Amino acid sequence: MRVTVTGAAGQIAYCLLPLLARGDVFGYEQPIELVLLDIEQAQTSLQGVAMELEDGAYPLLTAIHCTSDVNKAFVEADVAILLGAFPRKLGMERRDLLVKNAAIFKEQGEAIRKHAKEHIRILVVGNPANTNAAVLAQYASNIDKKQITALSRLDQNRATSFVAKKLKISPEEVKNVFVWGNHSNTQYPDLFNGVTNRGPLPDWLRDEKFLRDEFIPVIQERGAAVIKARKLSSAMSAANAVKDHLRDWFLGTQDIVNMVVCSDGSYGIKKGIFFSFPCYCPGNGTFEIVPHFPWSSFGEPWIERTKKELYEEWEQAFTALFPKSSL
Ligand SMILES: NC(=O)C1=CN([C@@H]2O[C@H](COP(=O)(O)OP(=O)(O)OC[C@H]3O[C@@H](n4cnc5c(N)ncnc54)[C@H](O)[C@@H]3O)[C@@H](O)[C@H]2O)C=CC1
Ligand SMILES: O=C(O)CCC(=O)C(=O)O
Repeated sequence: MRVTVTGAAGQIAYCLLPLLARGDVFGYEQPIELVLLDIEQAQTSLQGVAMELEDGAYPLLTAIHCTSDVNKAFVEADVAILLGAFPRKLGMERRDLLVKNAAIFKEQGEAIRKHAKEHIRILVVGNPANTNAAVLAQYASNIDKKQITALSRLDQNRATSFVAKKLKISPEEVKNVFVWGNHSNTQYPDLFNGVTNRGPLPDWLRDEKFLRDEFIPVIQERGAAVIKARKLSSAMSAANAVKDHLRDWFLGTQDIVNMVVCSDGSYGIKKGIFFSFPCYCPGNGTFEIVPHFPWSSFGEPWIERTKKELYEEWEQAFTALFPKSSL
């Protein structure tokens, strides 16, 4: 299996690459070859990462290739994990970030269309993840949209862990806590469908004041809280969530898991918008959006807000990619 990782000299990659090499993601019987893409200025650092991977003497890791050439990176790729993105710099507006990254994901989408295997499976992590995935899908136009996903599993893991800690139980016992919409601070973390293997969540966890004042803002702002504390964004937990997302997508799970996927119109979300939905993964790189989880009247305005943000992001990216003068 040939796995391309972009942004491979970055901090999420540093936590993720050993998990891939050990077999934690694609299984302990699956040999993999890694193709590591980063920009030219990061090549020395990337060589160091490759040396450390070699020094791990991982039996499943058959080859490591480093490159800064996007057209070489995706040749014959079976899986692409897209971590590389332009970071938000001081003074940059959200829109500037969106436009900068739209250009990167356009280029990578085109390279995937030209060079990757047709059955490739793609996970977008670089922010703004939902809209980057939508841009990529436009340009990787020969790839079925159901082969392109983005990461919201970190948000689901954060919300699940929050509930487990409150109830003093293991996160494994908490199911169906979902995070809907955009991977941004408009996401809607939802406890109305949550259960434990002892039964429904207690009423106090669905109290509207508690949800509004504590649970929802803590989950929405968790990434910012980690940045404030570490002076760096989440990397260990992000790599762990990438592992969970890919393992479940490839090897299957009985749990209902959050994935950002292309809307087919489910839940009234416009077709083509990449939205975090609850998904069922039977295995082999397939998923189905699970259609029947209610939002409750409490959830509706939150969903409207995240949906509106995603529609606006798509408008902005689309306008930048296809300015009126070029149409
Ligand atoms: N969806 C999610 O849940 C999460 C998303 N993220 C996002 O993931 C991304 C990566 O995070 P980190 O590893 O912490 O960042 P980082 O800044 O440590 O690494 C990013 C790497 O990408 C590289 N890069 C930049 N442009 C590139 C291009 N065009 N092609 C290839 N590589 C390129 C950089 O040189 C750098 O080595 C960021 O956009 C971050 O905001 C982070 C945490 C969670
Ligand atoms: O919050 C950010 O801007 C970067 C990291 C991230 O997406 C997260 O921790 O959820």
